[in-house]
Amino acid sequence: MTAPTPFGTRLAAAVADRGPLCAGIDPHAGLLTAWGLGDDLAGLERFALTATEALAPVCSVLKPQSAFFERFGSAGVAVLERVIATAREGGALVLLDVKRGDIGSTSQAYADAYLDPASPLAADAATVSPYLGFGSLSPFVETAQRHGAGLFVLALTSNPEGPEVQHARIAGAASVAGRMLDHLRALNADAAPHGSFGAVVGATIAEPAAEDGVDLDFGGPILAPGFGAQGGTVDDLRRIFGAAAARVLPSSSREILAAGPDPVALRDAAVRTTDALAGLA
Ligand SMILES: O=c1ccn([C@@H]2O[C@H](COP(=O)(O)O)[C@@H](O)[C@H]2O)c(=O)[nH]1
Repeated sequence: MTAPTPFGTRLAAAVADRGPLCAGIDPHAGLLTAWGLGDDLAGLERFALTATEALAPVCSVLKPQSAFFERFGSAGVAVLERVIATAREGGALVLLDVKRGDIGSTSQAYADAYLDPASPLAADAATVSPYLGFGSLSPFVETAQRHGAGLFVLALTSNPEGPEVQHARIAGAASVAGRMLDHLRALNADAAPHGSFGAVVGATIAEPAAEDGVDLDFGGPILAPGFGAQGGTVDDLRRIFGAAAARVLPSSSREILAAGPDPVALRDAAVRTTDALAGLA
């Protein structure tokens, strides 16, 4: 059996072809209302599939936010399965934003659910939380390696509460976030053009400081949520990421989705955002 093409390689090709924008599929109750839909299963289905069909052909990555689907129970998760399939049919890679992390044996079950192609929820990559210790993510790492999938590990998140944990100092004087990037650097070693093990670093943070042991040169992609509705701008991306900007996927959900429900307007919003990102790297 031939080895699957690693996520990092597939992502680099998609970004070269379509640009770095990661469009979020976040069916907020407020957006359903703004689109003239009910905050119910039918509204979820119409919203999520309209957005996915419109955006998948023009974005390198779509990022469905699992929470907004889980809100409707198993029927909502079935819509998420259709979103994943539809996004792939449209040519986008799918990054499932689930931020999972647990003890190793449970992490294995999550990894099987989100990264094994045999699962109806399988995506190209998933977000994971390392705050039960980076080693607890080993089942995710091994499952991703086996199936050519990717991971995005929470490092410096876009929310204002993150620094309490992520800037804390640990042995060796690095910050917790810096240590997470060190683990990712080891996983990505020797991968070209970059590895499959990414970090989440918000587009809203203060500059990562070298004295905190935060070195963005860890050889993997960087998901940068907070771009758009949370206030992050293209200038912020340049300020925060500098030489690492070529590996950044700016992620925007509400700002693009607010252009709907017209599929042409949604697509135009994504294309405009991609154009604005053209000079980033
Ligand atoms: O640090 C993080 C990690 C993930 N997110 C997620 O990204 C989107 C952001 O949505 P916007 O509408 O563009 O603000 C959402 O799904 C978050 O859960 C994040 O914001 N910050």
